[in-house]
Amino acid sequence: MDVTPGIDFAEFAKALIHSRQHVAPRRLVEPGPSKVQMQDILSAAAAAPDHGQLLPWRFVQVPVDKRDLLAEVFGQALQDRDPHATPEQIDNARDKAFRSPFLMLAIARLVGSTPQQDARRQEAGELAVGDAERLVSLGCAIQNLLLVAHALGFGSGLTSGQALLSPRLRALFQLQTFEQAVCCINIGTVSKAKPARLRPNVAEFVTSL
Ligand SMILES: Cc1cc2nc3c(=O)[nH]c(=O)nc-3n(C[C@H](O)[C@H](O)[C@H](O)COP(=O)(O)O)c2cc1C
Repeated sequence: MDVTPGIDFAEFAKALIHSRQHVAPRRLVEPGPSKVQMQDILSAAAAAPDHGQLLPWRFVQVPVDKRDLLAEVFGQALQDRDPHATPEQIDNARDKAFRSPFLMLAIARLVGSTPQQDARRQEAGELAVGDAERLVSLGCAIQNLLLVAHALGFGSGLTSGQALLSPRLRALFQLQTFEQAVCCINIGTVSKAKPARLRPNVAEFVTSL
């Protein structure tokens, strides 16, 4: 790694990581990142750990002029799940497609493996990069994006929900059999900041053998 004199990387990294927080998409407003900034943000995903360099994920941007397609899927998916959904609930579901200046879907490219199958393939000498590893790689790619967006002064939020499982959404994004829509990534200018979340203590998630 190049180390630039005069920059304390550890302090910078800690400040960046600990100050990022989820921002609800309704609080993400214009301006969103410029094309150049967006390129910086997206490039960060490529720096994610990727065992075997399989690129087990991809992202599909939903530009503003295509949001109505996503809104239609969100609204229809709700009605599929709940035929009694009220017009207000349907409007609310549709509205989620329009909430942040930049929106894209994160898609994991999985193999449909269980830990047992991964173990068998590893025993057989195959490179077994199972679904757990693939999802970790996607998570790292997403976090990289979020941190660069944050460093550029933007807020971000991840959103999921049952609509991501809908066949309608799968069709819109042309998901292949072993692809899974994991979450939407929303980026924009923060209209209203919120207090920092209490983070867990290290002792809550680290033990020792
Ligand atoms: C895969 C994924 C999906 C998420 N989906 C939602 C969501 O649908 N709605 C929501 O409010 N937050 C969602 N979040 C954001 C979390 O709620 C948020 O990260 C958590 O509250 C911790 O806050 P922080 O990111 O500020 O640390 C999601 C996070 C992840 C990792």
